[in-house]
Amino acid sequence: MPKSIKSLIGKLDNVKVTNNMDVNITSVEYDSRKVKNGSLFFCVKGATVDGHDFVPNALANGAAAIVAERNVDVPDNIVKIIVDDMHAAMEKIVPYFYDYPSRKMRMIGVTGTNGKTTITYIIRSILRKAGYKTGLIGTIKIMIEDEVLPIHNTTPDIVDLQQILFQMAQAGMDYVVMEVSSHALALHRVAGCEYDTAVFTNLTRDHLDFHKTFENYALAKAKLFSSLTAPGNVKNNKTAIINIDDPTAEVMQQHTKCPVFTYAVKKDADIKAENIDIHMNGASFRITGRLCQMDLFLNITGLFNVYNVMGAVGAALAEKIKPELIKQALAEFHSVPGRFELIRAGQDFCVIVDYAHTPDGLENVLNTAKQIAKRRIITVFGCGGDRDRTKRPIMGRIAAEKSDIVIATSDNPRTEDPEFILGEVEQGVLPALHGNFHEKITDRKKAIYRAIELAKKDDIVIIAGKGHENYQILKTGIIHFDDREVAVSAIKTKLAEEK
Ligand SMILES: CC(=O)N[C@H]1[C@@H](OP(=O)(O)OP(=O)(O)OC[C@H]2O[C@@H](n3ccc(=O)[nH]c3=O)[C@H](O)[C@@H]2O)O[C@H](CO)[C@@H](O)[C@@H]1O[C@H](C)C(=O)N[C@@H](C)C(=O)N[C@H](CCC(=O)O)C(=O)O
Ligand SMILES: Nc1ncnc2c1ncn2[C@@H]1O[C@H](COP(=O)(O)OP(=O)(O)OP(=O)(O)O)[C@@H](O)[C@H]1O
Ligand SMILES: N[C@H](CCC[C@H](N)C(=O)O)C(=O)O
Ligand SMILES: [Mg+2]
Repeated sequence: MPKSIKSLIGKLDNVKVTNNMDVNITSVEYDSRKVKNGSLFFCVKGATVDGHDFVPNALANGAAAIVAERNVDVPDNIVKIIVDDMHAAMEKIVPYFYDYPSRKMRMIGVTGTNGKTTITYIIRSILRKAGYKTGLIGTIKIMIEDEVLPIHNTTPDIVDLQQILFQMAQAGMDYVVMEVSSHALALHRVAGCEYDTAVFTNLTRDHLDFHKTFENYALAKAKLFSSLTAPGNVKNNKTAIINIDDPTAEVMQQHTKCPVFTYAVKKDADIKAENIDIHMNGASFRITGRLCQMDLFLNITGLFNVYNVMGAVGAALAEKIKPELIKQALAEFHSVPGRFELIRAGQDFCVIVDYAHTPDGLENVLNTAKQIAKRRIITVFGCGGDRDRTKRPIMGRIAAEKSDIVIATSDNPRTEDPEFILGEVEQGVLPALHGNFHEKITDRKKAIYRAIELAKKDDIVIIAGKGHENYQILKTGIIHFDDREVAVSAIKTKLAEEK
């Protein structure tokens, strides 16, 4: 994979090169801390700092070439490339440096506010059932078949992404299934990544701190669909899988120039769910429509998971997987960590840890709880700091309207004051309580203990917001925190006290 600097420069238009000599580039980096001898360093202007300020660090670490948008000081033995647009330059250089790995594997991208992680896990299990070697990239982790690698963002930055795709191609993956976040689409992280099949789940309120308007948020998501047929693509037979029950589906369809498989519950669609039965331990439904007819039995529950399964079935059918295999894989699929995960520690009430961190996610999970509840619903939840503030009172209202007992607590406060976040959450909770019981407990561990203490036989305790996360991000640093562990110890404490 090492490349001559001349070949990399050859990919760029309108560049000014200083110290134009022949050097071999052994890695491309956007973070000066990762630069090694022979690296090319891209100076990226970030939201917090400006990469141009880290040129001395990059040089000290052995950078052989610097790509910058403005003049920076470098010694005579270092190649300096000045470009107009850093993102455009990275888009040209990085995939080329890694030999365009996305062209060597079938690529499935999943986007939307909620359901991405779940759908990617389901698609992975179907592809593996069909005998394909599969890589996965998303919120929880990266997997190369069964090998697990850590992940920092849901969708990695362009350099990290191309590097991991290269690794996956080297390891002989037939498929990569990955979550494509709106941040990634807006920040050009998936540039140079050619998808074969793209799935749209839904679009609801989130990330308005970053995108500012819902329209911008939708247009960021739509980039995945326009990218399917973008100039310069080399693959054929693209398919878009679109949930047309979602009001923003139209925007995705307008940006799609390849064949579309639609899915829906409320409308006629290419994949339509009928006879839906939701119960505590799973769900069943019938798929009808022009693509296939089949009865499905799932070990995951909730109407939202019926949608997720349809999205995954759509992708699998686009990839020509036989319906019989899809059905078998779904019957064997059990759960995604931290997504409606049942916590069992010998108690006679139900405890569910779920990653609902958006109004729509919380509403869906609480609606599902309502459908399966025998008695009361006790909800523990909070909202993250340094993230979209507009969702806080809305989630508060939803929790209050759909629960018998609400305990508002902290999620990941990050740099914000937890009391301030809770104040914004409570603006939604208080007017919607209608006499229901409510407490505000800032310490998440105490809040979970309190919910478990209050639970009686056949109640459902929903602990929402952090799902699989095993940390809590506080102003003072990151601490180990796992809702599932805390729930188990709270249940054990309660059972011991009752003896
Ligand atoms: C808003 C956002 O996405 N920010 C991302 C962005 O950070 P930034 O703009 O603040 O970068 P910065 O710290 O200013 O640094 C600018 C440049 O200087 C470089 N630098 C910095 C320090 C140094 O010593 N040397 C150096 O070279 C950095 O590597 C970078 O290239 O670039 C960083 C490097 O790629 C990302 O890690 C960071 O993600 C942060 C951590 C983040 O929290 N992002 C979230 C909002 C996010 O992306 N979420 C989405 C989706 C979630 C969802 O779907 O719900 C995701 O895909 O995860
Ligand atoms: N199709 C769906 N529609 C609405 N809510 C959903 C759907 N699927 C899952 N959820 C809810 O959203 C939560 C997150 O699900 P999942 O992790 O699959 O979504 P995601 O899109 O990957 O989220 P993130 O943006 O954090 O990566 C779940 O725990 C559940 O509460
Ligand atoms: N991908 C989401 C995760 C939110 C998880 C929640 N626990 C929080 O910290 O807000 C985000 O970055 O907004
Ligand atoms: Mg995810």
